[in-house]
Amino acid sequence: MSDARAPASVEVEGLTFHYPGAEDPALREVAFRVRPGERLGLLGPNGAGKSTMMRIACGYLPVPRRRGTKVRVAGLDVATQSLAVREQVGYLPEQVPLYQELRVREHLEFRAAVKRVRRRARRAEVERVAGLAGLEDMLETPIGRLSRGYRQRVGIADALLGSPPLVVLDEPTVGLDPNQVQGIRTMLKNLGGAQTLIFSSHILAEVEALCDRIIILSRGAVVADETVSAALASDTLSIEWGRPSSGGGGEGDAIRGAAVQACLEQAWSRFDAAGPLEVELSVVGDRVQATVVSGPVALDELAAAIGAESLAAGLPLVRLEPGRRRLEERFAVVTGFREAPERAKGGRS
Ligand SMILES: Nc1ncnc2c1ncn2[C@@H]1O[C@H](COP(=O)(O)OP(=O)(O)OP(=O)(O)O)[C@@H](O)[C@H]1O
Repeated sequence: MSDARAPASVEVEGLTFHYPGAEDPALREVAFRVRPGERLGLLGPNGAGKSTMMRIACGYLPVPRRRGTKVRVAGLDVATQSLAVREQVGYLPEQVPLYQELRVREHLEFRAAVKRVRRRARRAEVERVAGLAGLEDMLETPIGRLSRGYRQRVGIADALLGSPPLVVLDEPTVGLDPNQVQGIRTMLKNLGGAQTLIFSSHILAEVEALCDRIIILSRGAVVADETVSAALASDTLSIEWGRPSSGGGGEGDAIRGAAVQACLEQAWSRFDAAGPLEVELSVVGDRVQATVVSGPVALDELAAAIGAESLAAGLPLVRLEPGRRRLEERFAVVTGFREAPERAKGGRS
């Protein structure tokens, strides 16, 4: 096997998959592409089809023979070249099959042989992946005596053996302690570029920190396919005003809130036919805080207008920034658990 292979692309088109005897398909008309070196996070509620998608892409479940269905890894057709595909892929399945009676080193050396790592390179390669997965001190321990977290690390080390062009990890940080989660995340982040990475996780913060792009599956269908920055892009402004220094500063909350509301209305009226202003407003101690939905208005133009109107009204701005959308919110919206904030009417609170 050659030492450094180029990162793999993945192309999926028109993929519908039924488990034998199942009433509903596990995957419905799934289509997406992964560029070489990209880190893709596969998200979705339980039973959405993530593991099924990974098994098919790795050549461990058959690609249905159907017109319009295409699954390619590194340019290879998974339907007809699944063995060649497996040589391109390091796969951590949901349940890691391990040889209980072998020591970690023996297990990984055996797996390296299966993966056609050259005999003379095997020992060093096993030590390299053991280092990446935090297993250096466990190499002589029998697998049957390992805790769940360490077994998971053996599975991760196995997937990295031979630096495969595509690394596919099904929930890699399940069962790991918080320190190890951190270590594995850093390691995965460093894989990007040289190897293509697809991984699934229910920990959205992990996906946010690690991925270039996300795909969200829901009931077997792709409901979002976007860059992480697009998924997190906000259409709100988060604003905070301090107490005006002039005018005594002794007004009641209602008066200060009304002054801010009037200022925001004034800023909003600069934009023709922009629909009603959507704002959530609250008075917290000395501060008035607001979240304004920009809707059809460009975020920076609205920010400039609010800045100018605040100045004119003598309301001292202490913060004016894009609101932060969390991946949890995006996930809930696209999987149908929450109405899109764009469609939700705001109003004063
Ligand atoms: N071997 C199988 N035989 C029949 N149905 C299966 C099999 N494996 C999975 N399924 C079904 O296929 C659907 C997709 O399952 P899959 O394991 O791919 O989902 P997942 O998104 O990985 O879920 P989770 O987050 O719970 O791991 C589910 O409805 C599941 O019940």
